[in-house]
Amino acid sequence: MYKRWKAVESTPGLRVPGHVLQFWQIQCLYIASRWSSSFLFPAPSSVYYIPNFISADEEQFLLNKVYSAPKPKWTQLSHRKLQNWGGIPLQKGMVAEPLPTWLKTYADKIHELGVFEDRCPNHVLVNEYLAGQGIMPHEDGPVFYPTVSTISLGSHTLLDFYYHLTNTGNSAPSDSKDNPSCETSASEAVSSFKDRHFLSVLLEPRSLVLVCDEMYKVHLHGIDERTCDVITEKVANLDFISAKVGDQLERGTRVSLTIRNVPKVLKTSLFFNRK
Ligand SMILES: O=C(O)CCC(=O)C(=O)O
Ligand SMILES: [Fe+2]
Repeated sequence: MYKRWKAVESTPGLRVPGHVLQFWQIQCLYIASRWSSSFLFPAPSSVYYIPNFISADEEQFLLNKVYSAPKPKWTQLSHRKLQNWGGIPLQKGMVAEPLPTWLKTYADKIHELGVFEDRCPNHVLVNEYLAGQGIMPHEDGPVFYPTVSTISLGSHTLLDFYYHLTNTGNSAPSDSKDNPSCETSASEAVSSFKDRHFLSVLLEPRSLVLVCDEMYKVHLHGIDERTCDVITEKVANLDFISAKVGDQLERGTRVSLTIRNVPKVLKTSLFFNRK
């Protein structure tokens, strides 16, 4: 623990002691009181990782639900496919639809952790990644409340964090308002993401990861298009996973449930049509 603390502490711009401490705290709390109210914790400021947040039976149940959704529910992108539940989040807001019970149950469980404060998660994005697929570095942006919670199903992945071009070193964080589309700009792509990758979190199947506050607002995150992940010292949750530095983990098909809150909820179109 101490060695890793020192190793990551030297990374510029990162409040690492806090991160390591939070990983440690969450693990202790998790073991001590999985679902009791004492599991609530105040204003988190970075990343929390909770292994085995759901059981293997729950994982299979959720996978069955995802794959029994009607075909039109899927949107096929070039490097992954996805389902939107709860509405389509847009810059101007979201016309909210109720979450189905199988997702609402988990949105409520995450809400109980206290990370969304008084808000209820009202949107779930389901992503399916085949081995070798990923999502390029991006920020989720101001459409969402700045906490993202993700349950991983079926396979592990490595979630990678990158500095923006403007906050390599200790400079001020970049402003997501300048980049409302949340896509990385052309100039960012020119600078190697490899150079700006500062941290990864191994997301094991059945785990929950919470990306909060600064880690949400200041940095980019993404999943590399790889079929095999190598565990390195940059993996911040090494102390809480079964893999160790040097291990090579073959990816399988991973389904992620990204559970968020869209603060701006629009009145339904029915309402607008009323004279
Ligand atoms: O699949 C994941 O874990 C990450 C997905 C993600 O970053 C997103 O949909 O914005
Ligand atoms: Fe994202």
